[in-house]
Amino acid sequence: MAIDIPTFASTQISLLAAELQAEVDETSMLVSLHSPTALQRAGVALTNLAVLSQRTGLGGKTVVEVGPDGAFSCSGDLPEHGIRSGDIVLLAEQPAASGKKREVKELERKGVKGVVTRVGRQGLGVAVEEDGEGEVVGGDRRVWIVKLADEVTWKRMNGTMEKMAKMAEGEYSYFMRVLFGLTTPSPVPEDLSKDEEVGEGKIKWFDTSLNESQKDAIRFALKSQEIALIHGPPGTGKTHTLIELILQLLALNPKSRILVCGPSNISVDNIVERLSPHKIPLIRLGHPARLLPSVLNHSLDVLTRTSEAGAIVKDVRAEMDAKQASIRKTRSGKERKAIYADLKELRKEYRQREKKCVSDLVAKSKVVLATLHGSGGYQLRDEKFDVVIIDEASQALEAQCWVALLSAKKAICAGDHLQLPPTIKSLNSSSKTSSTSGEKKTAKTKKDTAASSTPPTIPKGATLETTLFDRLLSLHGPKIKRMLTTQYRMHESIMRFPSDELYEGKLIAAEGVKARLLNQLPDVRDVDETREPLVFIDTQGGDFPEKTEDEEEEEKKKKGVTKRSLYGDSKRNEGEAMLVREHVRCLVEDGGVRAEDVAVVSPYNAQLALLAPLKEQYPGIELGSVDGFQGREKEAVIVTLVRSNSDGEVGFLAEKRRLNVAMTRPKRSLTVIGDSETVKKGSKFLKKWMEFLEENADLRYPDLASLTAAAAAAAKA
Ligand SMILES: Nc1ncnc2c1ncn2[C@@H]1O[C@H](COP(=O)(O)OP(=O)(O)OP(=O)(O)O)[C@@H](O)[C@H]1O
Repeated sequence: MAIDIPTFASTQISLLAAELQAEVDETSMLVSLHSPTALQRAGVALTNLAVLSQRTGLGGKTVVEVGPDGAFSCSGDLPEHGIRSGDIVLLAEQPAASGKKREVKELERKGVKGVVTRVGRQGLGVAVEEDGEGEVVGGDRRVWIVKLADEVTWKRMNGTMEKMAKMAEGEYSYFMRVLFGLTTPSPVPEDLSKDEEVGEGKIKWFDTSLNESQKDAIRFALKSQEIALIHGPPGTGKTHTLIELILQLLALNPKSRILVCGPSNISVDNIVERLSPHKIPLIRLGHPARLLPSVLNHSLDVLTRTSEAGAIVKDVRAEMDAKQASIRKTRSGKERKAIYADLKELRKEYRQREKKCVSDLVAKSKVVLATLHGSGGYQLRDEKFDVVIIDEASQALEAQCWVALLSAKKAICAGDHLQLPPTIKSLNSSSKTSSTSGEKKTAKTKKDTAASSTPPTIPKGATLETTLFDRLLSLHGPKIKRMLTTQYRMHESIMRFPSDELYEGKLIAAEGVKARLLNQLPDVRDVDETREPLVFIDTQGGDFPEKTEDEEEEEKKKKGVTKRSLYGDSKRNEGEAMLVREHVRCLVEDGGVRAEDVAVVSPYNAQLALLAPLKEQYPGIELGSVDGFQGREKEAVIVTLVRSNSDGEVGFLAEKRRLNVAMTRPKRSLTVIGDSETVKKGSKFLKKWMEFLEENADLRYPDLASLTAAAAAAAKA
């Protein structure tokens, strides 16, 4: 159904506002209820830091480097934490770990906001906002950082939607009209193999190993006039295909200019890395400290330093760096103030010179790469592109896509709408059980958030979870899409169920992977656990019940132990955790599988918290939420489903796309641990999956008594 563009944009504005509010509320709740240490454990803070240095980054911003305070770390390494580059954080003097309630606003007054630009083992960098930079970074105070809601990204999306809401009809490009169903896409012939331009023999493939479905998708994307979707199920080589596509677009029309985007820095860097050996003029926008080292040579920042055009910027930068360095040397407030005033002037000058240099560099590049929201920066203002390519489009908010798409005449989006959409925190999200962060909240806070933050203008059923990919598919149907069908990751038995149930049975396991087992890896021994691609440990019978952390805290309280729980009503299952530990032991100790080749994945954070000690026991092993593991792969994956109750409550598991991600991460071995009785009651899909496992997996029925005895013996040993 066609959509009126202003209505679409204003709905998005309301949804985005609700989302931002939910994010702000979540941070406030966490910060006000928990100590800095507990927040660090929850992955939203990093404590006991010292300011190590500061320097000038791109845009003249000050980058503050922080690392562990010597008094708290012997190794000099940061502890386990959940801060990632790109996160918006508050850098502030660390409050005492008193029971006193803290308000985010109060913390904000005491600190300075910034973007994490680099995360290393021994420290990280934060590009701070100008206004308050003198406040925290001077002196030798102990500091901490706390994750905040991402208002920068939100502003870009909001700005784009406001622009679209105000556009007059005459301003809509043909491309926009197609994407909103105001007109139909120009037809593309079904079979392109004999086409004059892109048919067999006409295209000279750069990569001759491409499979037929990849070639077909490329021909289709080249021929489409306005929109093409490349549907890439797990491991089918989406990025591989996009690289060839970019090369072909340039071969077909050497004058074309292409913008390539993805929702995350890593998705973009992945493409830069694979594109750079082909020696085409390309540029990567984005803060260099956030980029992979291997792509730095293409980053705008490095080019502004090294290219000819960059020479004019250099001297101002040197002067700024010198000033920055002098701040730390002075203890006089007056002198510091004077230095900040000088810096402000220099920054202005720097920006002007940089702008000129940047626009020269961008103009020379055939391919420009940036994150979706990065494409909304000043560097690309007024730039137009013949084609905008979006990788991982099914994981991006639609408003985020439009930041890039407004400069396009044609779009090619790659993604898989049958894996998880972007994480949404506001209640308006369509599926009640879908977001990991939502999982952390109690029902009460969810309701509170909705009452205080959801503006009344959101039409029923509208949700940020509907991605551009989803919307275009339901608008124009499969004729705008091509699916990649050969997968290069999973053993055939692991692939079978997702292929049959989600991908119309069309997936084919590539010859090299279809029979790969753990026992064929170097140094791996042939034992039960390394011989089977698919294992199901069925905990049915009620011996392995789930619990919430709150319930366990309640029990402890009765015994006189009090502690506030961070995971609230997130579920965990001690019995399943025991089975996970035992399975990991068998894989690593008996089988000789490297711990770094093993991952334990669960939809429930409380379960992961319970299993965290495994990381010390088996360094290198990865524990992750299903949502966090999307896009990743491992030789062996253990999935612990957690739910086991007499009511058949499955919560989170009801989301097909989450299960799809969980079951498609392994290459050679998938072990599922769960209570088939409970899980079967959850949905038709879950019932089918359980039946499939019962029929096709190596089935095991654990015995709690002997398991407990074995665990006790292992602990003793
Ligand atoms: N035609 C091909 N021949 C051989 N190997 C291939 C081919 N296409 C892709 N691959 C391999 O498959 C793997 C997955 O490719 P790629 O990383 O491009 O996939 P993706 O679809 O982007 O990944 P994901 O499933 O994580 O989204 C890579 O190791 C790649 O080298």
